[in-house]
Amino acid sequence: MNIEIKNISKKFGETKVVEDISFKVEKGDLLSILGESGAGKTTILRIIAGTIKADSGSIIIDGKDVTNISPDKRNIGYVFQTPLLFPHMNVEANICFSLEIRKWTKEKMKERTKELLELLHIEGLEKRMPSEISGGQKQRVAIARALAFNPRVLLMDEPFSSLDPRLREEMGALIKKIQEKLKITIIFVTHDRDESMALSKEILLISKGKKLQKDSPKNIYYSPKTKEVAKYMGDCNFISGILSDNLFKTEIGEFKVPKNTNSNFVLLIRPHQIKIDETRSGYLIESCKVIGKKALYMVNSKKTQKTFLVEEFSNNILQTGVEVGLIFPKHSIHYI
Ligand SMILES: Nc1ncnc2c1ncn2[C@@H]1O[C@H](COP(=O)(O)OP(=O)(O)OP(=O)(O)O)[C@@H](O)[C@H]1O
Repeated sequence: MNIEIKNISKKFGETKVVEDISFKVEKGDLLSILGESGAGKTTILRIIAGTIKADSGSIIIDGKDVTNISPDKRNIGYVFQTPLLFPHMNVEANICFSLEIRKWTKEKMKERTKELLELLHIEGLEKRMPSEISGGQKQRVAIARALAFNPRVLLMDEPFSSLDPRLREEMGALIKKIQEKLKITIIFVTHDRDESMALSKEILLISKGKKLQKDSPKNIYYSPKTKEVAKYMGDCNFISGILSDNLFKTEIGEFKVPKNTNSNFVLLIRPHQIKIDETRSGYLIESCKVIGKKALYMVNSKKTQKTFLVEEFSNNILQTGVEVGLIFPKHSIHYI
């Protein structure tokens, strides 16, 4: 099912929490809503689920306006940040909770539970109580429970934030597989940009209740529309310059720009796109931070004193004070 969110706004008291947000998710796609803590991500999700009402705007699912339809009639599954399993029910009963309400037969429920346990790779756990399974397994049960009644849309609110990084990656990969298999539309809330880039077809970046950009992970990372988006998505080097006619003159070279370009734009180049050339000169290694196989250098221009952040994968770590050259490949430069 495709989802269309049209101009939704929400205030709590006098505080605007969501401001005129619109976006679309195509059927079977996974969209991440990314933003800092308090940006309004959960509020948007809850408005889509119908558990809170927007002050204005509408929610359209598959062409049908569901804005005033109660949550239980929207056919949407919801996975919370913490699994929230019923502690007095075993795994099977937890998964079947929504099916009991929908009056499924015992046989159908058994069959569905088996299917879901296989899908989530937790076969054999059906008779265990929530207190007898791990945190990762609890979240798998919560996902199985949300998928039990074959919802057309799955909303996930930071579902893996309490898991350790390895398990988190594993769960992310599993969600992608499930999404591809079931062709279900997923909206996934996170404040982890790496997680959003790894999982999503598109990312909706919001800040303070406002939409900043909605784009593919690649575009939002390499071609952000503003400096704010660029910074949110990762480390940046911004290079300013002087615009004269159609030429933008900077310390790393001159670039032809389209006619009538706004004069206060900058160039963006990501740290891993700059190359260090030890056979050249003009720049000094000011510091180096080694993170696993990766080295993050602060490199200073001798001529202008500007510092560049450069990331390299190499076993040969350069020492502070060494003079090098920097190469800025033209195709890696983006204009903001
Ligand atoms: N029921 C409520 N009453 C009053 N304020 C609320 C309510 N729910 C959320 N808020 C406020 O709205 C803002 C957005 O909250 P929301 O939970 O949507 O943010 P979020 O982006 O999901 O944050 P996090 O990543 O920390 O979960 C916050 O400032 C929060 O304190």
